[in-house]
Amino acid sequence: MRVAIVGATGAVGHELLRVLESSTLKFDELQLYASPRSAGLKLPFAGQELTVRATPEGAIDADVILASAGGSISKALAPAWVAGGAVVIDNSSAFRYEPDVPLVVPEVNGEAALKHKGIIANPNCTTAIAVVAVAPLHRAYGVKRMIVSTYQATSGAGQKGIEELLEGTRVELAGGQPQAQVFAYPIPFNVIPHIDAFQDNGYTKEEMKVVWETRKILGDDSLKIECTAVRIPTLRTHSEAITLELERPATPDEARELLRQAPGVEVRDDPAARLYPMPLTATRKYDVEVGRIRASLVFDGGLELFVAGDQLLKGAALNAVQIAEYLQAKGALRGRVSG
Ligand SMILES: NC(=O)C1=CN([C@@H]2O[C@H](COP(=O)(O)OP(=O)(O)OC[C@H]3O[C@@H](n4cnc5c(N)ncnc54)[C@H](OP(=O)(O)O)[C@@H]3O)[C@@H](O)[C@H]2O)C=CC1
Ligand SMILES: N[C@@H](CC(=O)OP(=O)(O)O)C(=O)O
Repeated sequence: MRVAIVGATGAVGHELLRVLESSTLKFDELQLYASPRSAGLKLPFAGQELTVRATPEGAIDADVILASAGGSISKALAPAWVAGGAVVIDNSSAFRYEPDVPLVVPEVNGEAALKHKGIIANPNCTTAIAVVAVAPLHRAYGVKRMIVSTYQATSGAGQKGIEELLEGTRVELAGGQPQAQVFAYPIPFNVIPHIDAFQDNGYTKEEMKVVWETRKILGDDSLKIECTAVRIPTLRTHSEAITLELERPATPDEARELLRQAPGVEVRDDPAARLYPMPLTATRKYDVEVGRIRASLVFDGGLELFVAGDQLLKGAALNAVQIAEYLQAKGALRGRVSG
């Protein structure tokens, strides 16, 4: 059983290595790939050092490929990887909207992964974090409308996003003028309501991904959803304020109780004790923190909640590895562990 990471040197790739170290996925070999400029680099994994190779143009001799090198690489190379016999779990948005490509969050729709034809898409990070909290409420009470406002960390834009925040903050504190290359404006001490490209309807692509992908994962095209996606000057973990109109009314206590039983969720909700979700506490955590659960003042019987989830983990690396674990547990991976 051979696993490959394509994009091993990136923000998500780095987390894939860490998640695989403690994963239940059984494998004999881990291969690391990135761009030619990283070839020869050594990365630590489980007490060893693995050498990064330049990503080849064609097939990769692996059973599972965790692709994390961006949409254009996935689009160009994933068909060859599948033709070579690998199952591709793709972190990019390249295949998410193709009808025969499952879009999977294992706690929510793991069984969809079993229907793959070689490629399984990992959702957009903001969407993955939201659906972990919203899916149990949708099943129990039927979500009719969902309004999301996000507070997204700079690492959502990859390693370069992290560096732009750190370097810009140093420059600003030294009295200089921070530069913006990754983001539309300097990010230190700012918030920017612009993530990904603006669409004809005035929403950004990041905002529309939340609409398209939540519907696909929950299997409900009738869901009315809108989102405002905002970049904030934090390093990692995306937070979201979510308003839900429900078919059947729910009280905050009922929702809290339900979410306490939900996989992948940590209810962190005791305002009197100043307990609520935050990047400070949710970073490097596998569970998505959910709190500030209260009755909506706008939708009778509806709910208002706040979530914080490490988007490099549940929004990317962790979710991808969980999909592989799910497939292996179901006997749906070709590779066999030797010995
Ligand atoms: N950051 C996040 O929160 C999330 C990211 N994603 C998606 O995951 C993917 C990776 O994102 P992220 O880790 O943030 O990005 P980074 O920019 O941090 O990393 C990109 C990775 O891709 C590699 N790469 C770049 N060009 C090539 C090439 N020509 N051939 C092979 N490898 C190449 C880089 O290698 P090198 O170091 O050699 O340049 C690096 O390993 C993207 O599709 C992104 O949309 C999904 C969910 C969340
Ligand atoms: N949503 C990420 C960007 C990203 O990687 O998204 P996607 O995987 O949908 O391209 C952000 O915070 O910027």
